[in-house]
Amino acid sequence: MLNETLSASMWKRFVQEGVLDSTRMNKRISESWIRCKQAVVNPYSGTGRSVLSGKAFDSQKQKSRQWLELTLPHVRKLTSFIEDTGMLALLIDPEGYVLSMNGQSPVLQRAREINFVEGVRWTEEEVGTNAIGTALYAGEPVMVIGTEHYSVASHHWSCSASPIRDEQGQLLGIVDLSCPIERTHPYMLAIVSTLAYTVEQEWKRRRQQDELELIRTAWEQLETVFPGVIVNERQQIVLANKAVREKTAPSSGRWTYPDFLREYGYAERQRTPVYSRQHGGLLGYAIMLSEPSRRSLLPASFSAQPIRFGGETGVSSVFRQVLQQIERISRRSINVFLKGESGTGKELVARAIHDNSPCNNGPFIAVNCGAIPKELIESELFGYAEGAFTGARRHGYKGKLVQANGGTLFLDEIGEIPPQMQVALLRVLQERKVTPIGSSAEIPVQLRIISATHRDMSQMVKEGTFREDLFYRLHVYPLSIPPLRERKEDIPHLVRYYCQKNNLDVPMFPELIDQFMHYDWPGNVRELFNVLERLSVMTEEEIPLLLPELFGGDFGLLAATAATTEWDGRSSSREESWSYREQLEKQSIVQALHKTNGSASAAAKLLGIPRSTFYRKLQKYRL
Ligand SMILES: Nc1ncnc2c1ncn2[C@@H]1O[C@H](COP(=O)(O)OP(=O)(O)OP(=O)(O)O)[C@@H](O)[C@H]1O
Repeated sequence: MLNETLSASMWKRFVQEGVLDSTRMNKRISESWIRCKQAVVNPYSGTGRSVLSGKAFDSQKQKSRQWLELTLPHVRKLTSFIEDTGMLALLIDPEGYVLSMNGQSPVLQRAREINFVEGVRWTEEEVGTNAIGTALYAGEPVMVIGTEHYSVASHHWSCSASPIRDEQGQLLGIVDLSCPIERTHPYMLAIVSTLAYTVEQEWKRRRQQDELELIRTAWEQLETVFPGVIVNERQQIVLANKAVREKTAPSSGRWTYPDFLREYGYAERQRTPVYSRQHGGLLGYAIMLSEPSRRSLLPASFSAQPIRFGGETGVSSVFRQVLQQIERISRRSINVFLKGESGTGKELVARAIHDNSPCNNGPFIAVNCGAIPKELIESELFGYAEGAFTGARRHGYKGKLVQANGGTLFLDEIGEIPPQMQVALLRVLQERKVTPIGSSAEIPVQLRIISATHRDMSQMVKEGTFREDLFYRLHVYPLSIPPLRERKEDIPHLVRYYCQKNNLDVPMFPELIDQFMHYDWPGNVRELFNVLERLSVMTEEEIPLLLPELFGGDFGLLAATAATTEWDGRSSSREESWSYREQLEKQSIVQALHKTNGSASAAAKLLGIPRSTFYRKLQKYRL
């Protein structure tokens, strides 16, 4: 928080002269001011303009009924705190409408003076930078004090707001505490964040309970001789009965009901709504289906048009199931999350999803997040404008997100993305717009993101090293690629494929084949191909002698861990205290050093700055 006089003079300079000293400001606030200026919000006004009342307000409230019911009791628990501290507690929907406002009359009266009332729309576009609108935009908790507000109407107020999300990361609404500036409370932000977290946990619990109740109740209504499914109120299939399961391939993700009907050719025969005995709300439906036509039961991947797969498909049923899923996923523009050990072919699968999708004319861009120094990931993904920082390329750089526009972006080793980048990526997924570094232009993008990892992401989410909301956005359709040891029947096919493709002459004799089939292949297909390469340069006499060396030992381990190379492990925790521009400068220096194999004078030359300046900067950034 800046001292108030300083912040007021910065506001004046920005509003009157357009000059912004963003290094001394919270990044969220300075970014919001720029947005407000671009959207021509009036800084000298900022009182509420759009207010819903009567029926319009009731129907707006109705849309948020479920989470309001859950949240209001928690707000009520804050009553004595609100009264003691002179605060207002507000709940706001995802469109920015204030649905509920609680507090004591004198404070409510002061709020009325700026038309801050129930029913008002309190977004950045309407009233300029403010905790509610800015939290809505940024998707994270925000505190705005006094003259950090963009418009004068709120200069005598302080507010803190936090988003509340459902289990899939979708925004349910915002909770906010606001007060006249002299009542600013040090824990305002912590209180709204905790309240949001509590509601999110309860929301999740409630959903799980509802789903259990739905299954229990609907199950009794499904006639087992007929095919039937249980569908929740979000149109997802929660359970299918035996008659359906026998005829459909298992899917690791959840089908939406319309997609399922299309895929297997079932038709709806009868639907019964299921209501909760606990709270009376609609839980979902028990649906009886008519038998599908014979043709539509053929697994899609083995129909007349085989799917395009740029490798060897083999014969195992586990990999055939992967191919079937690729076929299905390809047609829908959803984000896919690939899980699988190193070397199992995740990139090949990502490519196949792209090649079979309607956007296969668009680009396929692959990025290995684990192989890029952490300092460079941002510019690599988001790109930068011309002259964004020292050493920036002449005409700027089009980041991978924009390069992949109209196609697919494959983010391998997604677990390696540093926390600030996780926030930035989440924003791209939410808003489908990319803002290159040093630019204020937002580039709209339309792309499918396929991410992959061999790490346990659920564990990373639990430990807090990977954002849960981002995880759910990426994890729309999880697809597991089996390790080679679980599909050994594919080994002879992979061997033939690789030797033919690369014209290798590997003498195959019984002991060798036996070894191939009994070995565990920790490095999977990559290790298999490496072994074939080594075999191809050995003579028939050498092979039996060198067998123990070929399998296992360092070789397998190396193959299994080949993916990650980190140039500089000293990524700094001081980063937080540097300005944005400084961080960019540091990135370009690291990049130049990387390119010149650590030679400082060559790197200085590359950046076009004197060596002495370069050394100063090295010291400054402790490189
Ligand atoms: N079914 C297959 N047919 C042909 N080649 C394959 C197949 N599966 C994997 N490969 C080959 O094995 C090697 C490793 O595959 P890929 O790079 O896709 O694995 P990965 O799972 O992405 O590994 P990592 O996690 O280490 O990046 C590549 O050379 C790839 O072409």
